[in-house]
Amino acid sequence: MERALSTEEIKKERHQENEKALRDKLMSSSHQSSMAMKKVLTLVFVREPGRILLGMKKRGFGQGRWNGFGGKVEKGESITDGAKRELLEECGVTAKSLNEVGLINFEFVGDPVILEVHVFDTWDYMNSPVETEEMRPQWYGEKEVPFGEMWPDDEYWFPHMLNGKKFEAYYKFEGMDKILDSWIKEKTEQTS
Ligand SMILES: Nc1ncnc2c1[nH]c(=O)n2[C@H]1C[C@H](O)[C@@H](COP(=O)(O)OP(=O)(O)OP(=O)(O)O)O1
Repeated sequence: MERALSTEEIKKERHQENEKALRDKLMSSSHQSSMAMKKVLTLVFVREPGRILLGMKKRGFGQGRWNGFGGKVEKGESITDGAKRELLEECGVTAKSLNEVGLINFEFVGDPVILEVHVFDTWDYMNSPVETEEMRPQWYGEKEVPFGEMWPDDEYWFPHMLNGKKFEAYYKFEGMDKILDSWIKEKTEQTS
């Protein structure tokens, strides 16, 4: 008979899955590196007064971490259209409008490709969030954001976003958990 996994074993499995996803990403991005040194991605947060929608990533890059909704921008697609598409695909929500919140560049040791992540929020949306094969959505109070189960950079730039301040930031990672270098600067404009 199969034995239930302990919390430690589940964490270890998730860590191994994440390391594998990173290895796959490094392999595929270095393959493309002669053509493009930047990969453009989106990240969208649905907001309501006092709370924010996060999604538990169920597979692939960032598996086992709470995050916003987003992914790669496709060829011929604008960044905002890509952001709206990923939000709809990953949790069934349609953003009527998006606010630009931040721009983050991520570098990973051993990978020549920089991930350029465009961060948005929306207060103006249709449909209730639903679970999909990629994400399990859940509302969190702005003071209960689970930073211990998120990308380690999030705790540094979330406060800017939650306070309605635009920002630009840079994080250099070794593996999935260690930040070697970083900077963040707030821009003067408000997000909405
Ligand atoms: N460090 C960090 N903090 C916060 N958010 C992120 C990171 N690194 C990241 O990549 N992200 C965000 C940016 C994107 O929203 C996702 C990653 O997108 P990904 O799942 O690789 O893209 P998809 O196009 O959905 O992938 P597939 O569906 O093709 O597997 O995480």
